Amino acid sequence: MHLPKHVTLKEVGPRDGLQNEKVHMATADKVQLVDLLSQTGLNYIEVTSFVHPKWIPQLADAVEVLQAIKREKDITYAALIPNLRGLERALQANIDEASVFMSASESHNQNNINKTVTETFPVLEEVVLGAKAAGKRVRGYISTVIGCPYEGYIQPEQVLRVADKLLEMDVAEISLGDTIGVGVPTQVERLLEELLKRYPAEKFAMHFHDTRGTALTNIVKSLEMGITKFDSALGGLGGCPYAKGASGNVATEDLLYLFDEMGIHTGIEMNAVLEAATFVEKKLGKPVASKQMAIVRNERSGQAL
Ligand SMILES: CC(C)(COP(=O)([O-])OP(=O)([O-])OC[C@H]1O[C@@H](n2cnc3c(N)ncnc32)[C@H](O)[C@@H]1OP(=O)([O-])[O-])[C@@H](O)C(=O)NCCC(=O)NCCSC(=O)C[C@@](C)(O)CC(=O)[O-]
Repeated sequence: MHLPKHVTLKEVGPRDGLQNEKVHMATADKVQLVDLLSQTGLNYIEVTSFVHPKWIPQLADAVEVLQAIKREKDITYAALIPNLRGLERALQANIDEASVFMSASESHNQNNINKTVTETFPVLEEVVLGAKAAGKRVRGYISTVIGCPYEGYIQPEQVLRVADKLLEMDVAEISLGDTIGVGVPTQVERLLEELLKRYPAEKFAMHFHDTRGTALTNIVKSLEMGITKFDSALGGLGGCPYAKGASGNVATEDLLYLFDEMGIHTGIEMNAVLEAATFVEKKLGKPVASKQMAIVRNERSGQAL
């Protein structure tokens, strides 16, 4: 198997991880969480989102969080942005990078951002242009790249249609989201074969939810196909409130274990990530889903696995 020497993990826990949490986390705790993550060796943290607070109340304090975190110079602090109103708030909070987002499937797009796929393109284009004019890098997300909670399986051609438009807007990269975690390696292969016919692997990151326990196998398949950027959330937190059945992202610490053991460099310290995940567990008042944290809890309680 040909493997890269180095991969990049993009931490989405403070945004994707928290957006679906019922327990409200205090602003100061969110700030502390991002500060802990800044000490792990990660060089990319998606801190929050500037969507409508009515839709995602947990992240209503986006400006306050971004203004209070201690920024480290080699880390990109990013946020999710749906439209120009969101961009205005994000620029006020001095984000480093703007992430625009939409879905490959009509019904998830409509449920998530209240627009058809076609209506969404000009809205995102305005955000991309505005962010670039302000000197910000822009990332694009495509959700439901393998399955949609409303429409079932999604064909690679539907994803390609959206990827073409986002890349025409000149986003720096696209994160491909298996939003409801239905994908398996053969589907990942079909999707990537289609996209990589037209674009280089550097243009893509993979964003797997682990609903059915297939995220790590999908990541190994993506690695084999030349992808070197992966989104993950500490603790395995996460989910989209507008995608019924979507559970957490692949856990940063589980992914880290995989890469460490495979000898693939990430620059991230396992113990520091576990410290941040322990902090989240305390603040949410419940165990997180990751395998690595289950091991930590067992060790702390003196039980062998
Ligand atoms: C996109 C909208 C805003 C459209 O919502 P809308 O209601 O259609 O917005 P609108 O443009 O019609 O405006 C209505 C009102 O909202 C205000 N407004 C409008 N925009 C904003 C804003 N940004 N911030 C604050 N206020 C805003 C706007 O100013 C106006 O105020 P009024 O004039 O009535 O007083 C809404 O649908 C929304 O916020 N959706 C977000 C849903 C969401 O966050 N979903 C989860 C993230 S996506 C995800 O998790 C998937 C991903 C990325 O992780 C990858 C994967 O796993 O696949």
